[in-house]
Amino acid sequence: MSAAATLAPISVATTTPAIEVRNLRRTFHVGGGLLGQDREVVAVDDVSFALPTGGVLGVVGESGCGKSTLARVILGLLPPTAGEVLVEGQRLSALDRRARARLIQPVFQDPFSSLNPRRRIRDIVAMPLVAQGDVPARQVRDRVQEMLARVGLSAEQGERFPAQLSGGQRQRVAIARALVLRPRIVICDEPTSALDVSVQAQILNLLAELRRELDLTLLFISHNLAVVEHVASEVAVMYLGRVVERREAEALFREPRHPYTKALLASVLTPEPGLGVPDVGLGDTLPDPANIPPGCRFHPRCPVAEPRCATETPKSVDGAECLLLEGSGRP
Ligand SMILES: Nc1ncnc2c1ncn2[C@@H]1O[C@H](COP(=O)(O)OP(=O)(O)OP(=O)(O)O)[C@@H](O)[C@H]1O
Repeated sequence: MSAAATLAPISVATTTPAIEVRNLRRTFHVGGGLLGQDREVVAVDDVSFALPTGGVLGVVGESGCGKSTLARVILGLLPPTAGEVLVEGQRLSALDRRARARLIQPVFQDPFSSLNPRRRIRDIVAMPLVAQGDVPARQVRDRVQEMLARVGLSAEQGERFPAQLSGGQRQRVAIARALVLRPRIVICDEPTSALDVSVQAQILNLLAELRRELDLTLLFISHNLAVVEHVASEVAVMYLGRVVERREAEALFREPRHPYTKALLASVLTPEPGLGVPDVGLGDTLPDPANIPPGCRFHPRCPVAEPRCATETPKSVDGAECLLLEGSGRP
């Protein structure tokens, strides 16, 4: 991943954050509990942050910690159970679908399943423009050609169908479609995870270039910390629905504060090839999100937990939620 471009944070021209989430919570009701009763899965639990314009927030954590749910709520694809999302200072819930699409767009993991196999590439890229309902056909054609060129695809490739392109080319199509409305914010949910390793760096470089050229703000979800280290200006570490550490990327990777972040970073040093998800070296899998431990939710797996961690709820100290940081400053 060393070939991937670095996204240096750019200066912030405005004080209104590109994305602000306030006390966001999203739960799901699922069956299958003891005696078949309803269980409440807490996927996102009281998450708040503000991402400045031009920033790149990397969101990391084990599978099931709530990354995709957070992305879907910020995109307006799922309503929050509580809390709110502001995009460039406007309440997401007050914007209609077309206005949202002009501000914020997704790039998902698997371009094959997100591209309609029966449509030509140029029509797929045109869709968001056409859905606006008021863009003249000539402008649609020109903008599609411009976007295809910008992501490195030819006009001839625009005439093809998704199955006639490689995985990397399909992800370029997904990026062109996300950018054709010139949104200010792009939410990338594991945008390189379905790609061959050799292609991943090309797509990361492309996203880095486009972010600089178009002054985009990115929320970048990945289980791959090496990817996040290259792209993010800030990192949020999620554990069982909560952001347990959020700090400037360089500082977090150099000196992680939360014991969970330390475990995640240590897992990068002992990768399991082909597994696709980090083994965080904590022995067992993520606890049940329908039965979140009391006190610090990480305490049952924490290598440095003390008895009080089972009962007291940690507050954030310098960007990390750990009771042991509240006293000494070091866990
Ligand atoms: N539609 C749903 N119905 C019920 N539970 C859900 C739903 N979507 C997500 N969940 C649950 O919410 C929790 C968070 O899931 P989410 O997909 O957001 O995590 P994630 O960190 O993105 O995981 P992954 O990296 O595997 O995609 C999980 O326990 C998941 O099973």
